[in-house]
Amino acid sequence: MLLSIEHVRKSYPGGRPVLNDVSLTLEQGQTLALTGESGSGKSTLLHLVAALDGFDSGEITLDGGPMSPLDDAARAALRRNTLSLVFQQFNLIPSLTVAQNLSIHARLAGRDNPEWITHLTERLGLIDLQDRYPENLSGGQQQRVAIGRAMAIRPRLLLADEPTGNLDETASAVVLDLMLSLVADTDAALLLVTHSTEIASRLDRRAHLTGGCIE
Ligand SMILES: Nc1ncnc2c1ncn2[C@@H]1O[C@H](COP(=O)(O)OP(=O)(O)OP(=O)(O)O)[C@@H](O)[C@H]1O
Repeated sequence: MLLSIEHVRKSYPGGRPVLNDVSLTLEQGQTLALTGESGSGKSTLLHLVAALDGFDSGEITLDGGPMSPLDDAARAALRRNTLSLVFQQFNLIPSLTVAQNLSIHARLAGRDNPEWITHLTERLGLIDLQDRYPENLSGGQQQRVAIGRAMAIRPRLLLADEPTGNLDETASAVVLDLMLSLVADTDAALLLVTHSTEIASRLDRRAHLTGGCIE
């Protein structure tokens, strides 16, 4: 089991719990779509799995290790080595070229692998765009760079929060196809937040968040 979420409860200061009692598991190589109404806590859950925020009770176990005892340094190490994130906003660094954006996280993590980066650049159709800056790319092209940056460390788990939310139908289809094929090729697991039942139907499994629990 790659990821195990057990009875997790999460509230923000001064508020009622957003997540009441969430349990979910994900195997290596599996893809899972997380759906739910706006405000149901999908992004919150993704942030917890990414070790970007703490939870009130329960446990999240990633790659055999429970998260709750981890300090900030150990959480940062998880994000460098084990998991990657793709967001609706592409979050590229404007002052870096496509090639530099693609390799920056892997380089900072000491996991730079030039052959793999070259392969990703080809697979994502970015060869002719390598020297461009993000402002000169379409949304779909920017998201392809963001996927490359996320996959550059060869994560065991890819977390994606509405990755096609800012794209038109054609660009969405390209981005989803690329993400699914790269995840399959590397035997990574994918946890993807989406409002789209069509996108959700393309993944191995679906989980629906409602009332702070998985239905
Ligand atoms: N940092 C925060 N502090 C306080 N409340 C927050 C914070 N982040 C989210 N919330 C609240 O938690 C609830 C769940 O938010 P979350 O963003 O996880 O939902 P979501 O299902 O991803 O929504 P959407 O589909 O609209 O993106 C909302 O009521 C939101 O206002």
